[in-house]
Amino acid sequence: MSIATRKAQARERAKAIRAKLSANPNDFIRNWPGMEPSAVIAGYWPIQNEVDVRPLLKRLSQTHPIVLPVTPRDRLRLSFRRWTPECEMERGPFGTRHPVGAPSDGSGPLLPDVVLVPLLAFTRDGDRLGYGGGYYDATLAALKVEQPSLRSVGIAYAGQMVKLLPKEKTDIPLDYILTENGLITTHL
Ligand SMILES: Nc1nc2c(c(=O)[nH]1)N(C=O)[C@@H](CNc1ccc(C(=O)N[C@@H](CCC(=O)O)C(=O)O)cc1)CN2
Ligand SMILES: Nc1ncnc2c1ncn2[C@@H]1O[C@H](COP(=O)(O)OP(=O)(O)OP(=O)(O)O)[C@@H](O)[C@H]1O
Repeated sequence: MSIATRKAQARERAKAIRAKLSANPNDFIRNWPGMEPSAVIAGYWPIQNEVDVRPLLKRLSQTHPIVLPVTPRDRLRLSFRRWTPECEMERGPFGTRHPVGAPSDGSGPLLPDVVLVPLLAFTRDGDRLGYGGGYYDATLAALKVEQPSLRSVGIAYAGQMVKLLPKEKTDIPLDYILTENGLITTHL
């Protein structure tokens, strides 16, 4: 069976599992590792049954600049726009939403130091299954070149962990997974 078919099957399984999970948003805030205040943090705006990170983003916005991804229609690399809790949002592709406004704050492109990554399933080693667009793999690969200190933090319910995922050469493993039960450091 091809890797694409195996990923597609794993996606259907993972969607059915995730649809039954829930947690208290405060548990994600409690388990957040803490980052230097100068770190620009890229969040995401939840769709479908993804963990609702909006309470965490609101809290992090008190100490960090927050950006959210804008999904392009013609390439794989996400761009980012500044977000604040008062921000006006507009619709993008695939049911996504992003802040209204220019892609930068006027002082050059706002590149994240920390990227919160939505996912369908993850492994203890940081392997990740997403919706299959390839957006986060392409974006993390490009960002790691420009920001060698880049950290990626998958956001998931603990119940989204699986033993093994189909893996391709372009898949970029996550550095951390934040769940309602704690923080997983994948290289430990
Ligand atoms: N909240 C959130 N934002 C995100 C992502 C994400 O996974 N979650 N992305 C991660 O890459 C990027 C957007 N890419 C996406 C690609 C596919 C689907 C999606 O829902 N696919 C459906 C089919 C929907 C359709 O065809 O219209 C599916 O697979 O069920 C969503 C986002 C950037 N922003
Ligand atoms: N850096 C890249 N450059 C070009 N193609 C890529 C890159 N990364 C991934 N792809 C391709 O994109 C397709 C989808 O990748 P994959 O199945 O890993 O998506 P995903 O991680 O589930 O999706 P997403 O990141 O959008 O949530 C694959 O065919 C993969 O080969």
